Order: sequence, then C-alpha cells, then structure tokens
Amino acid sequence: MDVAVGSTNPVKIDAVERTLERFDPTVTAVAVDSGVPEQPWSIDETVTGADTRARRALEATGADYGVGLEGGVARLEGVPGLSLIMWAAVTDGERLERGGGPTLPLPDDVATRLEAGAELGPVMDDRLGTDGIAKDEGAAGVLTAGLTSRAQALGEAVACAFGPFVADSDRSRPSR
Ligand SMILES: O=P(O)(O)OP(=O)(O)OP(=O)(O)OC[C@H]1O[C@@H](n2cnc3c(O)ncnc32)[C@H](O)[C@@H]1O
Ligand SMILES: [Mg+2]
Repeated sequence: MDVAVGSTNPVKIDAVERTLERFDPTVTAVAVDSGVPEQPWSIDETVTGADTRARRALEATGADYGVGLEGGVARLEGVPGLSLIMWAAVTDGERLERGGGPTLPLPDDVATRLEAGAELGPVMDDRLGTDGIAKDEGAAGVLTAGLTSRAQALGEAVACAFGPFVADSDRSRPSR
C-alpha cells in the first residue's frame, strides 16, 4: 500500500507510519502548499488545509492514498481560551474522509502571542528554548508532560480519517 503524505514534517510522517503499521505501508513525504495560512485560525481553515494537502499529495504521486494533516488553533464554543486542534484528511482520488485529533487548551500567554500574529511552533520554541519542537514532541507533548506527543495525537486523526476506507472494505467482503 502506497501512501503519500502532504508534508515533509517528520512528525506527520511518523504519525502515518505508526497508525497504519498493520498495512505495512510505503509512506512518501510530498511538499505541498496547504492553501491556507501557515497558522490556521479556525476549524474551517484547518480542515481545508488537511483536505488540500491530501488531494495534492495524491495528485503528485501515484499512491493509493493521499493523507493531509493540518494543525490549527480555534476558539471553541464551550471551551474557555484558545484551543490547539488538528485534522486529518485521506483520499483515494474518489472519496475523501476526515478525522479530528485531540484538542488541547493553550496557555494564556501562548494565546496572547498567537493573537498578535505569531505561529504556534516558533512561540513554543521561544518559550521552551527549543529549536523545532513542532517536528518533535510538539505542543501536545510539552503541555501534557509527555503523556501524549504530536505524532501520537496526529495519529488519532489519521486513524479516524483512514478507518472508514478499511471498515467499508471489510464489510463488503463476503462472509464465510
Ligand atoms: O511542514 P508542515 O506540514 O506545514 O508542518 P507544521 O509543523 O508547520 O504543521 P502545520 O502547518 O499543520 O501547523 C500549523 C502551525 O501550528 C504549529 N503546530 C501545530 N501543532 C503543533 C504542536 O503540537 N506543537 C508545536 N507547534 C504546532 C506548527 O508549527 C505551525 O506553526
Ligand atoms: Mg506548516
């Protein structure tokens, strides 16, 4: 099974490889334009970024599936403050399925800097004195003391978006 991921961020490749391990996939990283701002600011922008990455990754390769992963921030109804969100999209060229990952409330000081126009990755690096935390454990890892990680969190979104393709083919298999 060939899978093209619309990003060269190793954490996103890791998320796909670890989630789809059962299918022993060949995973290719493809640099694509998400078509949305580098820091998406709503569910809508985040989902659109994931969709576009999935479609463009598939178009750029002859893979069986294109996967798009996008991180964003949003003010969610019923949740105080600013939340970190993440969405995945998977397409086989005919259908496209989506799945959301975990949601984390961001600390107020981080939210204030994002509101001033900054991007989450650099803000987290600046706060922690790290370089490239978004390609490593991520805000998801840091803010949970390692109870999860960006790759694991993104992996849940991949599972939710990829699952329907497998579940449907399982159902269409003749029963013995
Ligand atoms: O190369 P790409 O695929 O663009 O990888 P990225 O890390 O920039 O990922 P996104 O564009 O999907 O994320 C949008 C922004 O949110 C940041 N971000 C999202 N999740 C994060 C996390 O867990 N930790 C740190 N930054 C995160 C990210 O660094 C970007 O500034
Ligand atoms: Mg990005």
